[in-house]
Amino acid sequence: MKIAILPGDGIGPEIMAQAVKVLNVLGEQFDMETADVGGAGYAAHGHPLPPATLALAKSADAVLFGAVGDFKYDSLERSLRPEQAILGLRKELGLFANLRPAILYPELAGASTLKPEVVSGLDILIIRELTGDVYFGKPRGVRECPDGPFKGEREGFDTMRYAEPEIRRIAHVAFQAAQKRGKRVTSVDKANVLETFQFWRDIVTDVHKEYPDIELDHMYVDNAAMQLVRAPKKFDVMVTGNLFGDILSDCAAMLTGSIGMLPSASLDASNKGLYEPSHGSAPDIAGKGIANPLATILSAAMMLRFSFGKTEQADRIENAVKKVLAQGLRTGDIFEAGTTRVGTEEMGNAVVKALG
Ligand SMILES: NC(=O)c1ccc[n+]([C@@H]2O[C@H](COP(=O)([O-])OP(=O)(O)OC[C@H]3O[C@@H](n4cnc5c(N)ncnc54)[C@H](O)[C@@H]3O)[C@@H](O)[C@H]2O)c1
Ligand SMILES: CC(C)[C@H](C(=O)O)[C@@H](O)C(=O)O
Ligand SMILES: [Mg+2]
Repeated sequence: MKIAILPGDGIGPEIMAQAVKVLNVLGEQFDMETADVGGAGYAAHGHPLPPATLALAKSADAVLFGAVGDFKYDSLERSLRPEQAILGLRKELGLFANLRPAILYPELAGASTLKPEVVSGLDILIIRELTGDVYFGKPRGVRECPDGPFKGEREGFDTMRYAEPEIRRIAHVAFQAAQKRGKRVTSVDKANVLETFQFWRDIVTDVHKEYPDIELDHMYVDNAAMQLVRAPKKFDVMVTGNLFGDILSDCAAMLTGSIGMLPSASLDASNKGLYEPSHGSAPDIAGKGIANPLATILSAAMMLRFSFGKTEQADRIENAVKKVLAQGLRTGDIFEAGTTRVGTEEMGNAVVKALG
C-alpha cells in the first residue's frame, strides 16, 4: 500500500499532517512518501508538478493530496501556476470520476447554513466528471475577435467539449453508484443553451437504458443550484460536468456545515485514486493552525475504502470523526455557541484518540 503524500500549499501541510497521523496509528503497513506539489513544487523545482512528484504519484497505489494555490504565483504564465498541479495529476492519472459525498453529521445541523429540518439526514453524492469540459477543451487563449460587434478587439476564449465515451463512462459510474444507494440519478446540464450539454443529456439518457432499476431525471444547472439550497434531500446521486460539478460541490459543502467537511475521491477506471479535500489552500487562514482537517481525514478514509478495500479501517476513521463531533470539538469554521473550539492539531489528535 504505497501512498504518495502531496501536502501542497497554504493549509495543505497543516491538514495533511493530521491525516498522516491518523493513518500511522491504524496498525497497517503503509509505505508513505512525500513530495512537493503546487507552489511548493514551483518554489523547490521550478514546476508545480515536478517530474519526480508525477513519477511518485504514478508509481503509488493511491495519492493523498492536500491543496494547491498561492496568490503570489498568480502572475506566472498559466502552465506554471500551482493549480496546474492538480489538473495535471487528474489528466496524467486518468482520474475522470470525482466523488464528492455531502453528508451532514447530525451534530453539525446547527452549523449548516440551512434550517435543520431541510438538511437533517442529508446524504447526497455529487459525481463530477473531472478530465473533460471547458477545463481541458482546446483551443483556448486570447485572440482577435473574429466577428460580431467587437470584431477586431481582443477576446478571451475557451472550448467546452465532451466526447461521447467520456459521457458514457461517467454516466455508468453514476448509475452504478446509485444502485448501491437510493437508486436515483439527477443529471445536471445546461441543455437549453449549450450544444455540449444537449449531447450530454442524450448520451446519459441512452446509457440509462442499461439501468432500468434506476430513476433518472435531468435538471438545468441553474435550477439544480436553487434546488440544492431549497430541498437538498430530494437528490440522491447528482452527475454533472467538470465546471458545474466544481461549483455545485462547493455549494453542497455548506449544507454539511463547512467546506472543511467535504472529502473527495478522484478515480480512474480501475479505482486507482487521488483523495483530497474539496477545498483549496485557504491562504486567509494558512499558518494559523485553525484549519479544519476533517475533510482531509475523511478523504483518507475514502482512500482506504476505494483503493485498498479496507472497509473496517475506513469505518473506524469515520466513526472517530463522529465521536469527536459528538464530544463537541469544533474548528472555527464549524464552531457554534456551546461547543469547544479547537485548532487543527488538537482536532487531529482527538480523532487519533477516538480511534480506540
Ligand atoms: N484542489 C485544490 O487544491 C483546490 C481547490 C480549491 C481551490 N484551490 C486554490 O486554493 C486557493 C484559495 O482559493 P479560495 O480561497 O477560492 O478557496 P478555498 O477553498 O481555499 O477557501 C475558501 C474559504 O473557505 C475557507 N476554508 C477552506 N478550507 C477550509 C478548512 N479546511 N477549514 C476552514 N476553513 C476553510 C477559507 O478560509 C476561505 O475563507 C486558490 O489558489 C485556488 O485556486 C485549490
Ligand atoms: C484548484 C482548481 C483547479 C480545482 C478545480 O477547479 O477543479 C478546485 O476548485 C477543486 O474543486 O478541486
Ligand atoms: Mg473547486
